[in-house]
Amino acid sequence: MREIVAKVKERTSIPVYERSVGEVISAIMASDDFWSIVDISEEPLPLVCDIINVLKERGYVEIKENRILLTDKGEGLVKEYRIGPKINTTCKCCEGRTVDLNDFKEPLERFKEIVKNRPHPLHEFDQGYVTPETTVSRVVMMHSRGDLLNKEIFVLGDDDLTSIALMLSGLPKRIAVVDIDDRLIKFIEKTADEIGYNNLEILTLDIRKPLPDYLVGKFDTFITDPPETLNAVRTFIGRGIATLKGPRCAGYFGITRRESSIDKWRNLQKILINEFNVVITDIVRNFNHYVNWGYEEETRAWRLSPVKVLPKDIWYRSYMYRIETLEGSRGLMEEMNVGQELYDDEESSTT
Ligand SMILES: NCCCCN(CCCN)CCCN
Repeated sequence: MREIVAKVKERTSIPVYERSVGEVISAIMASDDFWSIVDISEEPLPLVCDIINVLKERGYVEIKENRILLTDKGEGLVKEYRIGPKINTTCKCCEGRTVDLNDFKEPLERFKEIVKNRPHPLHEFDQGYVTPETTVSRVVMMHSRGDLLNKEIFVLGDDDLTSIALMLSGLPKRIAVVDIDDRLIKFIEKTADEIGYNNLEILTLDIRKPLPDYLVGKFDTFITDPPETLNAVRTFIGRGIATLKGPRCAGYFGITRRESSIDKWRNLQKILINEFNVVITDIVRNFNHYVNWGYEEETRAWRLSPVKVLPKDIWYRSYMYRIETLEGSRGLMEEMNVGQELYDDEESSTT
């Protein structure tokens, strides 16, 4: 196992552990599909590719008709290290989100109807929307924490159309939505008119610029789903925190393992705790399920993948983080002079 780790380390700057190799082998024992191996392993996609390639070179894994399989030698390694297949114990009822949609069937059906002709995901903005069940579950989770009823909500980036699910819930006092993509802004505006919702404020602005004063310190709750670089965490989540009124306000955001190692998780958690001085109250594993976005073949993930087959099922998921502000919490107020590095780092692969 040590020589496998050493070989993988030669190929990548992403931290590699014996456990990283073990997780990928466990995933291969649970599925022969590349995308679901990435999903099950919970290691960043580029690292999974390097590990599969080293295992293949050293005869532990083979690829037959685009299926990734252990060889007899691989079976020997598994026996020697007593590695077992990853098991899936996700609750069938809530898909692991811990929220029950039973009382939100009607908004869910209406949401599905409304978003039938939603704008398609754009690669340039790292768009990739979540399933309707995920979007409505976000509303239910926020409501269950007391963060919605009669509250002022700020949605920072909304290709998921969370603002529409919020409107349908009728719970917030008002909703403000910001996005860089005019198609989304127009779609959300049109929908608000159609459903007769008029407590909506819509803004097209680039959040790399400091927020205008009329947004700073004006909201009770924000939600965002940022790209997975530390720049993006600082910018999207930092701006979200800057919109909050003061202590005991809430923020929600998705953070994935598909494009973030747990070393990066530690760095981003340090930003939350040390720079923004907030507290993490919830991390719900694989809460957000992303529909395959259609530009897979343009991405680094496709180039790195050892098999060139499009994903059949959902494989990209992120954890839902909830934070709260306390005395001394602060958001990002200064300009962020970043370009493509807002989206790309050595662990990203779908931007
Ligand atoms: N590039 C395709 C997948 C994008 C996922 N990212 C943006 C999602 C916007 N709804 C980030 C996911 C986790 N932060």
